[in-house]
Parts: sequence; structure tokens; C-alpha cells
Amino acid sequence: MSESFEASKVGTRNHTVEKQGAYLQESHQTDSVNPVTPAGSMMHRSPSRPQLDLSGAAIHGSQEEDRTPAILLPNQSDDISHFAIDIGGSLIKLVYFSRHSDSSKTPITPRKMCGLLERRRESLNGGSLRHTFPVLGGRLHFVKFETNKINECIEFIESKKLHPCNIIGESTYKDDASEGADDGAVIKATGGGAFKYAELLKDKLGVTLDKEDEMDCLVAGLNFLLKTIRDEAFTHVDGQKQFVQIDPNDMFPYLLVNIGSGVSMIKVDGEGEFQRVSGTNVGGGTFWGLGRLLTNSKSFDEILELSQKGDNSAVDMLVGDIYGGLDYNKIGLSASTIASSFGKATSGSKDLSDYKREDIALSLLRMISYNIAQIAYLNALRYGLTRIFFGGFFIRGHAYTMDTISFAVGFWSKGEAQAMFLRHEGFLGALGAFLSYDKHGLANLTSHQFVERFPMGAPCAGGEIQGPPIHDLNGKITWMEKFMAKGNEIMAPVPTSAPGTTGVGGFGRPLARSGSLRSDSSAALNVGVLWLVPTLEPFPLLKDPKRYEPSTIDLSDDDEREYWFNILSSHLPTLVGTAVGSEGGTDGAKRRGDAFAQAFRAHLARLRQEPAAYGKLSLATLLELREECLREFHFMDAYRAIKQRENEASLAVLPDLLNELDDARLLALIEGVLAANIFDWGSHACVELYRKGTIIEIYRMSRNKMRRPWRV
Ligand SMILES: Nc1ncnc2c1ncn2[C@@H]1O[C@H](COP(=O)(O)OP(=O)(O)O)[C@@H](O)[C@H]1O
Ligand SMILES: CC(C)(COP(=O)(O)O)[C@@H](O)C(=O)NCCC(=O)O
Repeated sequence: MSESFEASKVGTRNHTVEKQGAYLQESHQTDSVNPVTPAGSMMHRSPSRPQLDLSGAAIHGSQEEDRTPAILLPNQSDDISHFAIDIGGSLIKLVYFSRHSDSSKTPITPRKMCGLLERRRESLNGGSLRHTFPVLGGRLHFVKFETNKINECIEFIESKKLHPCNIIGESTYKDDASEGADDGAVIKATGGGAFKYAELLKDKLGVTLDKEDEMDCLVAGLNFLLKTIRDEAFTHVDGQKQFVQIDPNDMFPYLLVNIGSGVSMIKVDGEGEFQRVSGTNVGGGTFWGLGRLLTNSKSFDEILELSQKGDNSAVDMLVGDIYGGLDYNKIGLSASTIASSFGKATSGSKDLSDYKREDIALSLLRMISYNIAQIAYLNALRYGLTRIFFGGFFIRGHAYTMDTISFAVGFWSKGEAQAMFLRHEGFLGALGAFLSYDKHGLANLTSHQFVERFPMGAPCAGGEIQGPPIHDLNGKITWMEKFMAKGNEIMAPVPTSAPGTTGVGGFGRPLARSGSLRSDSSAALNVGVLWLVPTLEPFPLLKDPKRYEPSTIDLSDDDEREYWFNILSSHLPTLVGTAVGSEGGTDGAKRRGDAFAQAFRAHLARLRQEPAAYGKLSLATLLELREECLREFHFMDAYRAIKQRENEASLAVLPDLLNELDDARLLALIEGVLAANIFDWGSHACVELYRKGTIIEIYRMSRNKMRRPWRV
């Protein structure tokens, strides 16, 4: 039981909050798909739903000393971190997996793991391991690097030890005498760099790249995201982000426009059924390359930042410039429509240095975005498609870019087609490559089996680690303290971008809400860490599990959101006190408590700026975020001390209570559970009751007074 909120919510709102408890842990068997690519090549997927191999399971460490000893599953075939890589013309994208378990408690080194796997293989006569592919509980991380700094990527892989074992458990250690030891790990790779850098990766990491086709991977990655990840796709119009619920049974056809260095346009008709229908060499590389030359910017983000302060009418030739300030009404062009991007620069009297870098940056961004959007629309028209997904890192979650593309698609299609964007925009290929490992069976997972988390840890991009390493608690706290001491506001690891107005007919200056973009490294580009909980299944007695929505308080309403943000902020000191108290109130716990408060405040600040930053915001997701934040700072149960006290009080009155109960025991039990559940979510009335009385009184009140539309 937890006292979640202090401040009042009495009477004014009448919400029903259900806990996300409608999932239960169970594994079940589903058939896998074996999609056929257009070229006729089979995309291999796991033939069966995975099982945990529990044989030989043993407690690791002493049960007396350790309250939560780790359980070793020595015969579990693939408890290994590993990755897939997409090496593009501009950026390297890495998707890597890490196990759930606390590595400090289960010090299984990759070498040990290889040994375990070798023994396992021997015991199976080298046979069936390849055919048992358990889906693992663990986390999927998303990281990117600049391709021209590939060595930083290699260092990252080495530092995280992602590469020592290959996907079928073959040892990669040169000194290991076992069969296959010289083969090295086999890593799934896509993008042109999978060919270009194969030798380099072999030399430096000893890994062999198993190349997967780039288009196959893009499509597989996007299909997976649309089917599996909640709040993946969204529209972006006039600075407003709106998540789109995609029906997994009605996803096709659609057009994927992947804006990387160049642009590929792919018509997707089904799982593994697609055709690259078009492309253009005027893409993200063009923007970055030309932009660098023209503005002398040092980074991609610098150009985006410049563009936020620019006025393109100083560079672009507008219809009004040509028509003496008039609209060209007959063909529907207003005076402010861009007639010719960079058209004003034809004037012989001006040099590059006479133009403002900001204006050039905006003009370029609009030129490239409009052009791609227009080609996309024409292809959608050509094939009768109305849904267009834009991916690739050119988008970079940048509001102005998305608004511009949306405007152009809407304008040209007269509202018939819709531009949609993706939170994992640039990771489609890497994800597709990761999914192509036979063993995961990931493609069969459902949205219930993923949870996205946004840790305060160190997002890493371009080789630079921002903030503390994700698993180092002490480093993380020190980092928080350092910033607190400086009086700096720590922002959660996601970027803000300035929404602005745009339009074919307008040249309005973008309205920068924040002064600057958050650094690309801190961005993690609206992408959190995906936790795989493959054993989660929807509660089978739900009337319509697909439509079940556990979060009933939607925080997209400004007032509602502000209300809850204030409640959570004002309750924070009490929560920290409770959490620290539950850990004995030690100095160490206080330090962690302060760091937790700082981290959670940073998340709230981030969400105040951009409520949809982490997906659709509801009260349930906000509370989960807070819980996750507590766990990040190792408060596994903030209410432990209260629970202990309450349990003791409850046990003291239990005999009397049992005597009171009549035949309706089951009903009483369910009512009690529901009452506790409601209390858990912090109704003010319950909190007050709890202050004045005891748990037994709450229970009695729930039985006698509360009348809800329960079925029992
Ligand atoms: N930090 C960055 N460095 C370079 N390019 C970036 C960065 N962030 C976004 N971009 C944009 O992303 C494009 C690359 O997108 P991406 O989808 O990774 O394609 P590719 O596979 O060709 O590398 C670049 O051309 C540039 O427009
Ligand atoms: C060659 C590519 C598939 C490589 O992918 P990228 O690294 O740009 O993501 C892409 O750059 C592209 O589709 N270029 C456009 C070529 C054209 O159709 O004109």
C-alpha cells in the first residue's frame, strides 16, 4: 500500500483509475511468420515461441546473506549481450541487448558464458541449440555514432563487451580450443557500411558481419515498431504532436520515406512484401553537406538551431518578389509562397558573407523538406497510398522539419494523405537487422510485452557519453550533485525542439520556444530503452484485451496535466522522506533520495515543455516513470517501512476480522483488494482516512459504503 499523493483531489474530479495490473505472467505458444521478400528470398524468423531452459537452475550466492539471490540458468542458451548494426552514409546505428539481471550480482563474464554455452552444446551433441531460441527478458538500447568516427563506435562496442559471443553461442576467444573458436562472432549488419567496413570490424573486433539487405531491414524494423510499440507513430501539425494508433490488422499499404543521407521511398503491402518505388539523391546528406559549406556550422544541430532564428525571405525568391507584392491568385499562389528557393542569391551584388547564416539555414531546411515531401506525395498518389511514414535521422525529431513536411503533404494532397513520423525514426534498419537474428522470436511479441523506460543514465552518441554510465549508481549521483551544486537544471535525456509555423504559402519565422535544441547526444532522439518482458500476457478474462486501456486519466488536457504535475511536485519531498526512511535514513540513502528528486524533477520539467516527449502521457505512465526513477536510484520500495508497520497492525486484528466474516469470504476478499488498489492510487479521501484511522477502517468503509459498478 502506498500513500501516493498528499494534495487534495476531493470531490472535484471523479476518476476511475485502474492499475496496470491486467497483465499476468505467462508464456504461450504462437506461430511465427516466414515472410517472403519480393526477391523471393526468405526472411528467417524463429520457428517456435521460445521457452526458458530451467534445467540445472541454481541459486547463485548465499540465501542467508542475500535477500534476492540471483538464479543462474546455466543451460539457458543465450544470456548474452549482443547487437546489430546499421552503418549508413552518415550515421552508424546500433541496437543492442542487455539482460535484465543486475550484473553486479551475477558476475558471469562473457568468457564464462562462452564456457557454459560450450558445455551446453557438448551436452546436446552440438545439435539442437540452434533450434531453441528463447526470447529473453532484457533491454533493447538504441545508440548512434557518426560514420566517419567509426572508431568511437568500435570502442563503445568493446567497452560494453557486446561482441564476444556470437548468436549461436560459439566462442570467439582465440585461446579457446573449442570447435568454431576461430570463426569469431557473427553480427547482423545492414547499410552500405556493412560492406565498406566489414574488414575493419573483423580486424578490430574479430567479428564477421552477416549482411542483411537495407530495404528488407527498414521494412522489417518499421513493421515491428508499428505492430509492437505503443505510441510509435505520430502526426506533427503546427507544432502539435498527436500519436496515431495503428491497427496491426490494418497497417498496409503504406509508403515509407526513409530520409537518411539519400532518400528511399518504399511501398509496403504486407509483412516482407514491398517495393522500392522511388528515391532521391537530395536528402539528409544534402542538407548537412550544403548547410555546412554555406553556414560554416560545426554540427548538424547547429544548422537546425540557426534555422530557428532565420528568415528565409531574405534568401528565397517569393511569388510576391516576382509579382510586385501581389498574390498569383489564378493558380493559387500567395505572395509569400516560395517561388524559387535561394532565388534571391542570384543577385550579383551580394556574396555569401552578405547573407545571414540563420536565413540560409532556414531556406535550405525548407527547400529540402518541401522537395522530399512533394516527391513522397507524388509517389503516394501514383500508388493510391494515403499513409506516409517518414523515417531516417534527417527528421531528428525536429518540430519545424516535421511541420514543414506535414504541411507540404497536406497541401499537395488537399488533405487526402497524411504524413506520419516515428519515434525510432533513424533506427528502422538497425532494428530490422536485429530482428533478423533467428533466435529472438521478437517479431512475435505483442505491445504488452514491451515497456519503454527513460532512464537518467548516459545516452551515448557520437562516441561521447553524456552523463554517468547507465549502471553506475555512484557516478550517476555524483553527476546529479555536480549539476545541483552548479545550480544547473538537469534536463531529461530527450531533446526539445522549437515548433514553428510553416507553409508553402508562408515564410513565417519559426517561433522558438526554447532558445536552443538540446544536444544531439543528450537527445537519444525521443527513444528510451525498450524493456522486453516476454512473459507478460493480457489478463485472459478481459472482455476485449485489445481495447483494454489501463490508463484512464489522459494528461493531454492542459489543466489536468498541470494539476497532476503540481501534485507530484509538491508531494516529492514527502516521497523522498518516506523512501529514505524506508532505507534507514542513512546518509547514503539521503544522497540517493536527493538525486532521485533531482532526476524526477528533470523529467517533469521535460514533460512540461513537451508533454508527448515519451509517448502519450497518462497518469499511469507518469507514476510508472516516477517508480522507475526511484528504482534507478535503488529505492526498490519507497513504502517498505509503512508496509511493515501496516502489516504488523493488520496481523494483530486479523483474527477478529476473520471471526466477523460470514460466508461471503470471496466477495470480502475482492472488495478488500479493490479498496487497497484504489487507495494505492492515492485518492485524497483515502489518504485522509488513513491518517485518522487504520487499515481496518478503510477496509470496513470500502465494504459498507463504496458502491461501484463491479461485477461481483
Ligand atoms: N549528429 C548528426 N550527424 C550527422 N547527420 C545527422 C546528425 N543528426 C541528424 N543527421 C541527419 O541524418 C542524416 C543521416 O540519417 P540516417 O538515417 O542515419 O542515414 P544514413 O543511414 O545514410 O546514415 C544525415 O544526412 C543528416 O541529415
Ligand atoms: C543508396 C541509399 C539506399 C543508401 O541509404 P542511406 O545510407 O542514405 O540511408 C540511399 O542513399 C538512397 O536511396 N539514395 C537515393 C538514390 C536515388 O534513388 O536516387
